[in-house]
Amino acid sequence: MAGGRGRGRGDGRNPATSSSSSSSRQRKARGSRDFGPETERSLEPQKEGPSSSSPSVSSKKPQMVTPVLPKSLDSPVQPRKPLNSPLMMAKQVHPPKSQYPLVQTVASIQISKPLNSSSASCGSGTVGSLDSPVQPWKSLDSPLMMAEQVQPPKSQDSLVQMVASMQLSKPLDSSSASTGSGAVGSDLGAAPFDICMGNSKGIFKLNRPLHEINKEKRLRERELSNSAAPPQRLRPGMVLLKNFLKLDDQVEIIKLCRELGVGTGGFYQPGYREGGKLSLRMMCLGKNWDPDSRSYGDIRPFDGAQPPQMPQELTKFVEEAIKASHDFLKQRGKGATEPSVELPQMSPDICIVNFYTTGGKLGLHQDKDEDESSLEKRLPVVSFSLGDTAEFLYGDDRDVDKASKIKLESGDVLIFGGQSRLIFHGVSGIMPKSAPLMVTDKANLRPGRLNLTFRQHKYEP
Ligand SMILES: O=C(O)CCC(=O)C(=O)O
Ligand SMILES: [Fe+2]
Repeated sequence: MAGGRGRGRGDGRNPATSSSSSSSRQRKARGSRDFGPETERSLEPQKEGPSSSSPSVSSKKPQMVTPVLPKSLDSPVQPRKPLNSPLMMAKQVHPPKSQYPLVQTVASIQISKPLNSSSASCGSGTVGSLDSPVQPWKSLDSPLMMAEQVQPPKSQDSLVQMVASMQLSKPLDSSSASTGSGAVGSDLGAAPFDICMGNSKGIFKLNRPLHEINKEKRLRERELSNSAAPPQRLRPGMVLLKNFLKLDDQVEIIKLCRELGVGTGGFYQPGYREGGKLSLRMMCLGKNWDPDSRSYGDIRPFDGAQPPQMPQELTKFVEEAIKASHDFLKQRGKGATEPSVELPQMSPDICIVNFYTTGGKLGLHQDKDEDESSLEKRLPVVSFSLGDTAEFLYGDDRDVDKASKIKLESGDVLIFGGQSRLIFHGVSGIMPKSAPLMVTDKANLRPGRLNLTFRQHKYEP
């Protein structure tokens, strides 16, 4: 794994603010798809919250306990759904002996609270699970920008308190009645997160008022007229293909991700053993990428699920995008670098699918956990944006102020390889209600943004 090769960033991390254990620190120093000092700082204890005085869980690992639960916690087990995998079912009840003592302990308590409210509005970025206040998104400067703070327990006693507060607190995710996630940390036992609202086939759609339909028509016209936007070479090895994915293709991709996302190995909200959580939902295809160890593997450590295979339909879109960027780079003429040198050809075998609700974001980081053979060849990352528009940052350092900003809209494909393969990049915010109506309407995508980043894990000549 790239992450283990000493490609440490050796920067930005302020040990004074860290609450991680030394082993965790070593892992992070090697970090690769490393979400930056924001993550680290975010693990500082918060003032608010039920166990704000508690030190890091990683400095004193809690043991497995079977606490006596308060009455309110004593409700029946709600297994993760769908329960099509006996393995998953078993893992729910007896989670694997993993590196997550906190997860194991929490899982052993069998959380069974309803995970979400019935509101249809999307408001991720909440810490919900531990009743700490919503962290408003401000900017990438915010120490809490990246991971949402969940206070680690001090001891077994405070762990019980923590679980109790999870039970009693506000819903984990206010975005939907059917939403939940099998997360590392606090929402084990939940139904998988559904990126689409209600019935994704649109069978139960309500009749909409005329003014809404007209607005949609206008927007649709604008969407179609926008589709002529030319590709851009943002820097060597970095190409933005504006509106590359046709609206129908976007709908197809969303539906495909939705299907995969509600099944085994589907969307979950990643977290760290220290308690921080990424403010997005994630699903991996082909291989699992584990945010905690920052490495790829065949199964997800927290529930033993195997990630879905990479669908051929998606591979096809990626190959078309690379071809389009080569065609575009060819126009630069004779003296220019050969397009396939500037942006090496790749055949994706892994993909990280992120769903950002409107409060979602992702700190500046580099993608460098892929196999050395792939990184050495600088095989590109190909990123699809669908749904709401993102403000995307990129630059040479993990420095928000120096980063360039672009908007990634639904249908855009961003490719960074060659000289740009290891750029720092991140998402500073999602623009609410910016998705093409046709896409949200046909796919029933919930408010937010779906992003797929394709990579080739291993280069085999
Ligand atoms: O959402 C995006 O545009 C970027 C995602 C990303 O950087 C990643 O998954 O590594
Ligand atoms: Fe990335």
